[in-house]
Amino acid sequence: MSERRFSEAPVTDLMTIDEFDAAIRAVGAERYHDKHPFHQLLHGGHLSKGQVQAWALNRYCYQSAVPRKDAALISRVHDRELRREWLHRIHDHDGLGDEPGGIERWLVLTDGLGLDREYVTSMQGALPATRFAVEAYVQFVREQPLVVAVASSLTELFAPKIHKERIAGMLENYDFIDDNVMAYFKRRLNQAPRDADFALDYIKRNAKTRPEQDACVEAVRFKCNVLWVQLDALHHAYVEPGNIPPGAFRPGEAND
Ligand SMILES: O=C(O)c1cc(C(=O)O)c2c(n1)C(=O)C(=O)c1cc(C(=O)O)[nH]c1-2
Repeated sequence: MSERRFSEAPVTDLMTIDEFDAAIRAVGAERYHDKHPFHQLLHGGHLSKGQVQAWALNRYCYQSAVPRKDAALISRVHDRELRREWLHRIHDHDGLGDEPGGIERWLVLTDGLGLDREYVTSMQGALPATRFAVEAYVQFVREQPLVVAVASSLTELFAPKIHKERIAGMLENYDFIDDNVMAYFKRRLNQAPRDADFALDYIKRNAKTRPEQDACVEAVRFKCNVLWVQLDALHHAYVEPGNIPPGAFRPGEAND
């Protein structure tokens, strides 16, 4: 009789809540974008102002896609309580009443870096890979089962650590960065944990089969890839080998 190996265990075995939690966190430990060399350069003060500008204007594409993906998610939800809970994510980014919101705070950051707002919001100078990556995230949330779509936001579990590193590192290392331009990240320090805790609790309650649990873990991997590939593209264009695609932002030149 052949011995059965662990890898052949039936995939229908449900993970315990603790195992499921650990599997999600293991993805971050392995591949969250805090490990990307571009972030180490950014936070360590090793980039020129032009390279930081390139990062900020590309990252604007992500900022502007996030409320669209949250709206896509809400459009699929039949549960009123979940819609109510998810809605504040859109307000966090787009603002509500007197609260200007995260996208406005991002534009304060790009203003502080000396970038023209119209140029930033036009996204014309963004790298093609950035545009493809952020749209892949919106599409993923539109198409995947709801619990898997919720799981894809869970990279936010790992975000406060990188935000703290970024605030401290950029304030210390760049004379063109001050508290005012870092306001976006300071605000996220409270917002991200609340959102991530809610989403984690939701998937624990709603991923009821092993394939659903596995798909949730895979969604966090997918999302790490969405984040990672944006930094790969920045590194390739603006650090090494410095291959800036046609039409993309060129530091130091008039870019409109
Ligand atoms: O600076 C970062 O490293 C970082 C990462 C992430 C993330 O992990 O997706 C988000 C943010 N920031 C962020 O500011 C943000 O608003 C946000 C929303 C989401 C999401 O998936 O809904 N991720 C992130």
